[in-house]
Amino acid sequence: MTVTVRVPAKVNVQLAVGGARPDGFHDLANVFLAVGLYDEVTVTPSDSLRVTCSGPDAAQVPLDRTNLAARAAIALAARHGLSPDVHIHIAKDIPVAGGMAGGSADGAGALLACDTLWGTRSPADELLEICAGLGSDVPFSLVGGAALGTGRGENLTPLDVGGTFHWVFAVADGGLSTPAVYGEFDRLTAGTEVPPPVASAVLLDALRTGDATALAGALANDLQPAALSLRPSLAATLAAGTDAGALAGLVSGSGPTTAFLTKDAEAAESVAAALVASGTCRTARVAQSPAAGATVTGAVG
Ligand SMILES: C[C@@](CO)(OP(=O)(O)O)[C@H](O)COP(=O)(O)OP(=O)(O)OC[C@H]1O[C@@H](n2ccc(N)nc2=O)[C@H](O)[C@@H]1O
Ligand SMILES: Nc1ncnc2c1ncn2[C@@H]1O[C@H](COP(=O)(O)OP(=O)(O)O)[C@@H](O)[C@H]1O
Repeated sequence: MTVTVRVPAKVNVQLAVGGARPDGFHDLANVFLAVGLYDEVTVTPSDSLRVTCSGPDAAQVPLDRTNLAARAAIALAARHGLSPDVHIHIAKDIPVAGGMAGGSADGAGALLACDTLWGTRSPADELLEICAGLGSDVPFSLVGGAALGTGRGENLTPLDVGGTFHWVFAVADGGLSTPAVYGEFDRLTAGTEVPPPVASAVLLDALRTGDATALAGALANDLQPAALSLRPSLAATLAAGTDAGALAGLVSGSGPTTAFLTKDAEAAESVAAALVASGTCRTARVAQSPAAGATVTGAVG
């Protein structure tokens, strides 16, 4: 049997970051929104655990056991006393190391795909627990939609979204390391009192009512100064997107992808064209939100 799962990317419409915890992580109020850019993870029985990857950024994806998809298969197999021998193929469309949780998507996708392939039928809370062990963003990749992530981002509360939001993602050349961006946040905030992270009521209301203009006014990312400090050229990308008519722009998570909210699909196409023409990004992608979480799209054989 071969099982294919489709998994979305995410944007953080609010990323409130608290001070560093003793374990090195940061407490967050992380408002995740899944967006319609997808990786597809296909699993097939094999005589060993192996990972292959296709797509424009495939060369940047590790194919060894550090790959989050391989780690997901190993974690599920260990819990059920099974062999993790499976061929995992990742058809990668989510920009790599871009702050859009592509690796997390592959981890969640492989977990659901193996659970289906092996007939382990894990309850949702068990899958979420395995996801949290793989990474802070992985539980959200499984559930999709919109959610508030607290703790290090792994404790999820689903959120209502009352409409469709239209985004443009400006993909930068090269990635940014998530630990490096959190480290730069610590450096920039050293000696200051970092307030506890709190979700914005105005932002949650804008999501609930599907009001793009209100959401644009409330977008906030506490990691943005750190990402800009490590990659100053992102300021020009942000300016190009807003000059082109986006309602607002921000760095997506730890970056370096920048996300622009637009009023409708037509505006998204014209902002994307202007961003590419500005020469301030490698490419621009248009996508809508919310998007469904990890979904089995094929099970054959
Ligand atoms: C910043 C965010 C926003 O959603 O994602 P990206 O934009 O990178 O995709 C997340 O917090 C990234 O989550 P994820 O990429 O799963 O991180 P993890 O593997 O759990 O942790 C990687 C490293 O990031 C830092 N980290 C992560 C989460 C957190 N709440 N505090 C942290 O300080 C730690 O240095 C940790 O060692
Ligand atoms: N499926 C994957 N499993 C493990 N690591 C991955 C995977 N895809 C990408 N990576 C690696 O993990 C790092 C973070 O990538 P990614 O998850 O795409 O970005 P981000 O954490 O910024 O959202 C990169 O160094 C990338 O090479």
